Amino acid sequence: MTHKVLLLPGDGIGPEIAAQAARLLKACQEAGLDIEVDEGLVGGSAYDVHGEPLPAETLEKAKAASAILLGAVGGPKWDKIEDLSKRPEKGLLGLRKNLGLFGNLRPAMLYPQLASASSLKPELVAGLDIMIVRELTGGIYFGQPRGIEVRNGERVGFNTYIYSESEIERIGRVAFEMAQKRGKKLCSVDKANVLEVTILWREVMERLAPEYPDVELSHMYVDNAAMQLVRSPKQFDVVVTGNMFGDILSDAAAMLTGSIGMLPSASLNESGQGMYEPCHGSAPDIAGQNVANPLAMMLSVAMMLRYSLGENAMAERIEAAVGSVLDDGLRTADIASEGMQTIGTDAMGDAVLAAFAKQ
Ligand SMILES: NC(=O)c1ccc[n+]([C@@H]2O[C@H](COP(=O)([O-])OP(=O)(O)OC[C@H]3O[C@@H](n4cnc5c(N)ncnc54)[C@H](O)[C@@H]3O)[C@@H](O)[C@H]2O)c1
Ligand SMILES: CC(C)[C@H](C(=O)O)[C@@H](O)C(=O)O
Ligand SMILES: [Mg+2]
Repeated sequence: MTHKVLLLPGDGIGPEIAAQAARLLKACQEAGLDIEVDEGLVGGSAYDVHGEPLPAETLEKAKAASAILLGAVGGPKWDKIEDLSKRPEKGLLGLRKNLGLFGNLRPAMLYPQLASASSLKPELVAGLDIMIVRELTGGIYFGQPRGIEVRNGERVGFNTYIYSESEIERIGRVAFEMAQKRGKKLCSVDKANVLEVTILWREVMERLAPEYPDVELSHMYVDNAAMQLVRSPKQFDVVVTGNMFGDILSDAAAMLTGSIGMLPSASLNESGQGMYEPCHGSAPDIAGQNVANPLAMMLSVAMMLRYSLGENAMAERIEAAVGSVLDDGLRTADIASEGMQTIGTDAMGDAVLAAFAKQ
């Protein structure tokens, strides 16, 4: 069966890293992968053309695809758009919500070659392999009511942090199952000392635990989790948390691996359809300079092969190609270190493709 893959480059460095992913997809096709690749507009680049960050045409294509690969959206050019619903980020959020992509997997894995690129001491991060499971279609990102309005003569801004038991249960199951396949430890991160919504979160996680007797469940408050992630990150195996805490903790975890430019992600719905994207954003500060690290994007292709297309062997081939490029001492600026060769986005793409061909 031919799988449909939709590539959405987006904004900023999005098109630069998506170009490397497109070349990698082509190499996969040449190696026998049965896919059809289409492209679409999302984010600010879609707004510029259609006046919408998620045009109907893009959403239709996304619904029909087996998997979506997204670069990144957003940038200062669009930050002044007053109508929040037209901002680039809404394009991304709209895709997640419309496709029901509630299960966000954000692995923070350190390539041993990058131990010295991490801002932590090498011994703290050597062998690091954490999987953050972030709820992606609920919580404070989507809760109603929300808005900015005048109350008692001044403006107030408000959002609603809400989760239903069923939303907590389904992300909990993803996390418990993930822990079963990995180190069998699950840490649920909440703020149950203050917020009712996360008291319920904790209760539901506890209720699920007996169904997964081989998994050791623990709980941690989010402030402590942030501290523990930089104090002793290897204590974690799988971490499950809500939308906003997951957003923040996954950026922190990313840096442990040397650079946010290394971290891929998968966002899955109940039927296994997925969207794959780097955890980082559109990096406007370096856009257009051919210096962005394309590896998170290229590793997102590997995650797509594994989680949506069932092509584990080819996924491993990509990951091994990335490893071999790092072995060769090639680095983009964000992961550069002494004695290594600093190269640009395109050259990193070239190197991964050459290594992929040799695997
Ligand atoms: N998934 C997404 O599309 C996504 C995610 C996060 C932020 N954003 C958007 O991106 C824009 C910029 O946000 P930000 O600056 O807070 O976060 P960012 O992740 O874009 O950038 C943070 C820092 O990391 C660097 N960086 C990010 N990716 C890199 C890469 N591949 N290689 C080298 N360096 C890299 C940037 O240069 C910057 O210094 C905003 O509009 C934001 O809303 C989009
Ligand atoms: C751009 C933004 C909407 C998005 C989020 O907050 O989820 C990003 O930060 C991410 O981590 O994917
Ligand atoms: Mg984020």
